[in-house]
Amino acid sequence: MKYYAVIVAGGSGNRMQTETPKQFLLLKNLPVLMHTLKAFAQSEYQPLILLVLNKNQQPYWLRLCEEFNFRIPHTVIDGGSERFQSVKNAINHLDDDGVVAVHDAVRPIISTKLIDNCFKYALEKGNVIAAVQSTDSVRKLRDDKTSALNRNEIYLVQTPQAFTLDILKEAYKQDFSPHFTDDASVVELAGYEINIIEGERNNIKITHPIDLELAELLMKK
Ligand SMILES: Nc1ccn([C@@H]2O[C@H](COP(=O)(O)OP(=O)(O)OP(=O)(O)O)[C@@H](O)[C@H]2O)c(=O)n1
Ligand SMILES: C[C@](O)(CO)[C@H](O)COP(=O)(O)O
Repeated sequence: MKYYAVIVAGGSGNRMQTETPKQFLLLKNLPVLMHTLKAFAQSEYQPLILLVLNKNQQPYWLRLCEEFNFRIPHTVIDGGSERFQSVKNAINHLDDDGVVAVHDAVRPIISTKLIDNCFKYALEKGNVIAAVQSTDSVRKLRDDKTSALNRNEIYLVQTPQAFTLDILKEAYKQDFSPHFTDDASVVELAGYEINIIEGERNNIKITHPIDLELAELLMKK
């Protein structure tokens, strides 16, 4: 069986408001993206790594790899205008067989154990995503009115999201919809029920400036 990791780093990080895109910012003296790639390189499934990067950021990434003597093998794929298009560009490079884990580059505190569990379950069940239950109370806003939701029914979705390649490639043949916020939403619309495994509370997505500070605290070394 072939295993792949698609690390999506093709975004521009508008909410982070930094001049340097967030995937390249330093976290414990190493660019965020390098932490993420290191975690996948340590997986017992030894996935081939595809790194999706905006074309105009690729020369900068190459310079960073030299500067940090970063030698983990990976193939760089051009990013798209939406995350959907970035993932699609990557899986277009892959055959129909194998298992692929898609992961946000900006979730660098991912454990190798969670990565391995995602590969294992996706091989067994066809798909799996990491998610954690909400610990806060949850309300929904509609037509200016709020109402409480049952938080035991609410999961906060993370990555990795892993799929057998036949399923993911079939799902990504659909036209883009703004409702596609992750890979699971694409696969679900293609008619598949999505499986969840317990994610990790440390597996935060660096989205706003505070998240980088939190990540510094959460990183063990
Ligand atoms: N066209 C895009 C947009 C996003 N991503 C990636 O998808 C992940 C999650 O996206 P998000 O946190 O929204 O990143 P940005 O789009 O960069 O951030 P923002 O929405 O604040 O601009 C990130 O690793 C990001 O690089 C991508 O590969 N291609
Ligand atoms: C894929 C994701 O990280 C799962 O929580 C999330 O949906 C990405 O959303 P973003 O708006 O692209 O950050």
